[in-house]
Amino acid sequence: MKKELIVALDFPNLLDTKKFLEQFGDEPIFVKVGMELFYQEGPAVISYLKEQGHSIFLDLKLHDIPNTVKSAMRRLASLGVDIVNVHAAGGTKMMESALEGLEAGAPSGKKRPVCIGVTQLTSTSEEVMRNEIWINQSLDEVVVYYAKLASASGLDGVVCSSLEVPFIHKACGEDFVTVTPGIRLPNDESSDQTRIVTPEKARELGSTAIVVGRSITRANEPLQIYQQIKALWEGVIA
Ligand SMILES: O=c1ccn([C@@H]2O[C@H](COP(=O)(O)O)[C@@H](O)[C@H]2O)c(=O)[nH]1
Repeated sequence: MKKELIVALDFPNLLDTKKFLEQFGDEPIFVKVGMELFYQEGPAVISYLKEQGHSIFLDLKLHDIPNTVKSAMRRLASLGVDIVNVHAAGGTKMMESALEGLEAGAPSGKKRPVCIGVTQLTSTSEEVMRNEIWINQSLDEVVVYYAKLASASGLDGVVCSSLEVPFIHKACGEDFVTVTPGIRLPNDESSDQTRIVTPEKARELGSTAIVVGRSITRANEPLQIYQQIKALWEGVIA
């Protein structure tokens, strides 16, 4: 997968999504559709975004028994999205079943979507992971462990923080996809994210793709901030 800047369309409905995208004119950007928008609009929002030429990461983070995940992935693959994901904590059998569903559901003659596993949410701190989720290892160790599990299950990559990317690429190879949310410009609020990184640091650390939501969607001038983040991410400006 090539380097991408993915914009999280965390909007309540299609109307707000359209208003936001209008600012980008004819430029088809790589977008992420999450639970809020998909649960409101369903597959119609995917059809609309595809018609407009956008590449799509459908971020539903599936986590269920293998049979249910396989059937759900079959449906999601038929939508023709580019990336889907599961929680790696669902285990090997669940991740393998996700891939089986994707292979079965991909439109004929088309490649299945890239499938990535969530390691630990970028909102999770080591303290919360140890004390609440009750995993008593370092965050880096846990993230690399889940990345290896995802790789052994045949997944194409993981969702993680850029902070963990060098360890993951060392363990799973440079081509293993690392999609990294938790991106902030220096003066941005971190909000609910705890493992945050600037776009230029994400580039230095080797992320395959960065995911940016509120820094762009809630900016006074979203297009201008998008272009600034893109230039920093691509190393065009320092
Ligand atoms: O570990 C994860 C997995 C997914 N996300 C999603 O990415 C965006 C980030 O939005 P910001 O506004 O830039 O914080 C959002 O849609 C999350 O659901 C994540 O942040 N961390």
